[in-house]
Amino acid sequence: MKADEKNIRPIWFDNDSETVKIIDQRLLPHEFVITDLSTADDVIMAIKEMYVRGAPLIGVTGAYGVYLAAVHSKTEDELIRECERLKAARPTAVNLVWGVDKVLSEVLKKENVSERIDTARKEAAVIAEFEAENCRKIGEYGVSLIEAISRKKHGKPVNLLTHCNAGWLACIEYGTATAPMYAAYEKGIDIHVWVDETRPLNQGARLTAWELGRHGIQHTVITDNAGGHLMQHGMVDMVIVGTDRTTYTGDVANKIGTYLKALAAKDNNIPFYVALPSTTFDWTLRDGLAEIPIEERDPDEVRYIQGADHTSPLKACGQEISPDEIKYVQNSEQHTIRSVLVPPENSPAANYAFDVTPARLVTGFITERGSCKATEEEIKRLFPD
Ligand SMILES: CSC[C@@H](O)[C@@H](O)C(=O)COP(=O)(O)O
Repeated sequence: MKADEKNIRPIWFDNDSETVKIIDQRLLPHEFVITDLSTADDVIMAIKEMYVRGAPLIGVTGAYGVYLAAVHSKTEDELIRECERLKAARPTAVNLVWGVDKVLSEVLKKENVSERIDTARKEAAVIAEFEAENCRKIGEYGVSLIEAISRKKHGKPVNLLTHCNAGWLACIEYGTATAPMYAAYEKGIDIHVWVDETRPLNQGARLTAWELGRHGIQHTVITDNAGGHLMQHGMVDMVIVGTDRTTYTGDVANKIGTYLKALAAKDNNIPFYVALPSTTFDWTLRDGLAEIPIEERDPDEVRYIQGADHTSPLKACGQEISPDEIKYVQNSEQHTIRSVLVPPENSPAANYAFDVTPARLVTGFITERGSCKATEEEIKRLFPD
């Protein structure tokens, strides 16, 4: 998708340097930095530390991790061990296991090392294209739902609400939850998106707002707790979120706080849709609450909050600034990304990264094969294979 007027993806293979390149999402929207991944360890670190994040992108990054592991492994056993480490980098998004296993199974069909390396690189690229195409189709199917609301509202703006970032940064192109939004925008449908900030790492405020803004889509960042109020006052027409793992019975694990949005949507009769590619279904799990592993991350992500500081260090240290100077500093590109502590120094914090929304709260799924209800029968009707 377009960033800085160029078409760019969150991950790609660079033929000249023979490295995998990624956008470092930890620094967005304030800094746009591209980083190289040269080893499987780099990939594991980038996934754990969330340079890259979002279920489909984690899957593609893991797939490129197999390529890098194939380049550096001396034996087949070592390659398989590296793949196990890749799969364990983050626990909730099922796409990671899917991407790594898919590439590894193709690689192991080849005998010689250079064929294995070639196969791994090509397969990772195939998965990237597959996910991009999945998201394009999700947009095509999802836009009809937005169009129907727009017709009912006689062309008045359709107010959508989304949580976290399920945009192209989390996928390869288009995004999952955002794909119908981009498609609606292309069709000239008047939309406005409420963007949950999504504490603790603010993927909504930092990433979704950046994506939508660059595309020219009207949006407003809101606190995570605002959605219920907006729904009670008729200010939300539809909720669309992504997912990290969905059971074949329709239970959805997504960014922490998604469940509360689904409850509020149910109470206010607002359609709550989950957009996902088939690679995010876990065909082995029946009961999402009991069986989906929920990642617990470093409590410091809750205790500290990160942002751009537009005051120079000297000015931050208490020097007087004239109003003219403040304007100058804020308009300039100069800033420092800082983390600041929010709670008392000694207060413990807990950081559950995902929650499970039971199928009964989900109005429907938007997939690359069309939309369906969140039931086992309907899911299997769309995906008999
Ligand atoms: C299309 S991405 C769907 C999900 O991966 C997304 O909503 C999400 O929860 C991402 O969580 P993150 O912790 O940023 O990886």
